[in-house]
Amino acid sequence: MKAALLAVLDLARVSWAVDRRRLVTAVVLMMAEACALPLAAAALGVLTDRAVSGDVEGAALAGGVAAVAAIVGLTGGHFAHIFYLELGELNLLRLDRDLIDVTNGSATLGHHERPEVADRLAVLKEEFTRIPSVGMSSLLTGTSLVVAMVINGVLLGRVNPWLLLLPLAALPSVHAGRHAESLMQTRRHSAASPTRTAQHVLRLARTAAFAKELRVLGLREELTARHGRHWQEATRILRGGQVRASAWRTGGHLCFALAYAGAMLLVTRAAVAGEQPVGSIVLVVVLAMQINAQVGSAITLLQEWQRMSGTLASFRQVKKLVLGADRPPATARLPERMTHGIRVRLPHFAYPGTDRPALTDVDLLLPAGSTVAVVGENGAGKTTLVKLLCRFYDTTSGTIEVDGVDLADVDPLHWRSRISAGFQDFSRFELVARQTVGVGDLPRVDDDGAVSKALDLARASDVFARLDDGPDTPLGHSLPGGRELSGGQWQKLAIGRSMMRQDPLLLVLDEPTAALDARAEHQVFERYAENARRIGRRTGAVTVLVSHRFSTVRDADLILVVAGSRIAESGTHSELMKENGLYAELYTLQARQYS
Ligand SMILES: Nc1ncnc2c1ncn2[C@@H]1O[C@H](COP(=O)(O)OP(=O)(O)OP(=O)(O)O)[C@@H](O)[C@H]1O
Repeated sequence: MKAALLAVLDLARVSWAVDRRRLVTAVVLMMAEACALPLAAAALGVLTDRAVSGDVEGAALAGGVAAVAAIVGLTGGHFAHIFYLELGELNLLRLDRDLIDVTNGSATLGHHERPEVADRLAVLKEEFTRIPSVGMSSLLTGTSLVVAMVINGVLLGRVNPWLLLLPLAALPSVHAGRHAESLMQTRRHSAASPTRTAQHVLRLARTAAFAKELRVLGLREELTARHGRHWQEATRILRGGQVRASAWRTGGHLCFALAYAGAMLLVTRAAVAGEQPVGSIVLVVVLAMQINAQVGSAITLLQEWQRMSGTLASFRQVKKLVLGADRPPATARLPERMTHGIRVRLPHFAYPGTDRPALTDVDLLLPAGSTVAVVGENGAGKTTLVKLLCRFYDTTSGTIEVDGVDLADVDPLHWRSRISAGFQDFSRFELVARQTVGVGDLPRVDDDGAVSKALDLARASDVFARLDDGPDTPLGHSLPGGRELSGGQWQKLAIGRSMMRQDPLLLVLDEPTAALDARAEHQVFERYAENARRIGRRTGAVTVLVSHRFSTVRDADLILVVAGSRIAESGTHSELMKENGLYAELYTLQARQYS
């Protein structure tokens, strides 16, 4: 609860900084609402007394006051809502930034594959959209509730001090409400896994890129059935929780209803006995109804705070899981120029959450300035080697050293700023064409000269040439007037992007050429290797090319053949051919196919 209170106060602080005029207006309107409703009740009591005593003028005046107070009471909150909703939207931006920081701010990628993190992140994404508006509304509603309850207390206490116990009768209700929310919170977490799966299926069915395959395979009905099954599973879990939560809430409300009936009995008897004016019955009827509504609001408020508190606690846990415990900062610096090379010693590597080794017994030196080709069959471990070189995962045993500097001691951001990479599962950045390539070197994102040079090196200049507005053409569906590209065109831009950086120590091209034919791939690799050699002479960079096509990479300085999670063979093309092992066998096989 403390976390929620702190979060709400933080929202108020940010709102004050962002737009204090809106915040003050919202507070004034909420306070007006808080005072107006009890005032309307008091005015109705006076109206009744004046009417009974035949004072028409007094009754009319009291009626007017009651009417105005009722209007202010019923509309003040509504207008306040408009103001704090806008402030909530501004706060949403900040929470989204926190979420992006957590999902993408970690040094490694392991958390993306851990179900407990993925489930929590799915719930957090939903919950974070509610927090800003709910947080702001609960802050203002909470304050106005306190004010309204104090006024109600004073008015009720004047009629009969026993009536001050009325709000106490709300405590079982409050307790039941909190218990109900805690039940729901547990259920929401249990439902996260089927919900995530159902959303994944829905995404598959809605994504244009998958439409062709889904149609050809006739998967529409299967997907609909699967989506329905997972959704029903999630709904079943949530519905069970809702039934139990409603039972608790109803029990709580019943307690208050009994106390309400008792209070009415008390004032009616006093009025009948002539100890109280008749107007006090009206006053208590209206105030008790308001108290009922206020207790309801207080319960909702507490539930929201509890929910918010749970969300923030979950966020902290995810943050800890993703960003890890505070480690001493990695401060080792990399050389501007590499002279020796990258030494990889990996006795064993398994992906987080699995026992099966993805790489074993790796002991390699990738010499500075060299071009290293990695070949091997599907699932052999080629990409794993590349990912470890990029430090996307912490090595569980062994080390990777750049000129003797252990990468574990280097800030991952520092290392990655010295990497240029194109991956097989590259991103389709839907930006203006120039920037889609330019983000490969952020400081030069809008540098037309640099972008066009990178495209030239990637043999991709033709992509821009075919766009109506050239480099200024927006790409993809998310931008207005965006132009969709073919798979191969997106690929070419991704390769261009990987050629933007000028002084990397590691260049990686991990099969981003799958949509190109063998000849085109060979040409791209040739240009890439040519450029890499130039960079290599300048910075001593190591270039790693991953391919299934042996002929493409035969000119590499070092060829690594990965098989069954091991480096089965290594050497130059002619050395490996002489060895007459796996490489020679596969090379000859492929050469026959392509000849
Ligand atoms: N994120 C992951 N989590 C768990 N296991 C993984 C993960 N990525 C890959 N693997 C496993 O590690 C092994 C090596 O995969 P890797 O992607 O390195 O193969 P590859 O040689 O690059 O294959 P391909 O040529 O098909 O791209 C495979 O058995 C694969 O199932």
